[in-house]
Amino acid sequence: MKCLDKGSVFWLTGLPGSGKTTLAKRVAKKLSEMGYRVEVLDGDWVRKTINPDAGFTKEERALHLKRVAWIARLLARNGVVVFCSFVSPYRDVREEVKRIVSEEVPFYEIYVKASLEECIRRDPKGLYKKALKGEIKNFTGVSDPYEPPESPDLVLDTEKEDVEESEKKLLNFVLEKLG
Ligand SMILES: Nc1ncnc2c1ncn2[C@@H]1O[C@H](COP(=O)(O)OS(=O)(=O)O)[C@@H](OP(=O)(O)O)[C@H]1O
Ligand SMILES: Nc1ncnc2c1ncn2[C@@H]1O[C@H](COP(=O)(O)OP(=O)(O)O)[C@@H](O)[C@H]1O
Repeated sequence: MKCLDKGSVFWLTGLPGSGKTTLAKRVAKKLSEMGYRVEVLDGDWVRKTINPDAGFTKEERALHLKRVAWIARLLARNGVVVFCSFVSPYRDVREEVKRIVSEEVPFYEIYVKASLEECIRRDPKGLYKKALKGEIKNFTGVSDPYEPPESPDLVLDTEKEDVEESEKKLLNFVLEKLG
């Protein structure tokens, strides 16, 4: 087991279906096999467990993500490498999240990039289909905004790269930052 004095927070943002969960989980598994202590905080899981009261208005997303930021900060200050995979569509909310985390531990913003057309084509949970029929309100990309990062620490272009390439890029970035 590699005991880091301090971990870091790797925050993955992108449209639903862009590849956040897939990449966070695959890289977390690799790091765990290498002996690091790792946690993945993922939108679906946090909304089922810690924040079952969270909705999808801007205010509800902001509160949900700020709680996640505090959890990630506490884990990372105890040596855990933390992956946060959340749509996190608003720039100012991501800034707030970064402010909370980076007061104590390193924070990296990772843009998991894929066009809306590609995400609709993938539609891994069938939610775009419902949103396009008007069955889900405030759905990011369809009836709610997504504000892409202006200066992310890393971009993973999952439309151009296959899963293995994006995974390798993310793993290399994380290992470099962990030193
Ligand atoms: N209205 C609406 N908008 C966006 N996403 C929606 C919505 N309703 C349900 N879902 C599903 O919930 C996942 C997003 O949760 P997050 O906690 O990541 O969202 S946020 O960061 O608070 O914006 C997201 O999961 P991912 O596909 O993993 O991104 C969606 O599948
Ligand atoms: N380079 C890539 N990186 C990650 N996922 C990819 C990539 N190319 C295609 N995909 C596919 O896109 C989908 C992404 O789904 P998911 O990880 O649940 O996205 P999100 O968590 O952002 O909603 C998966 O079916 C995955 O196989």
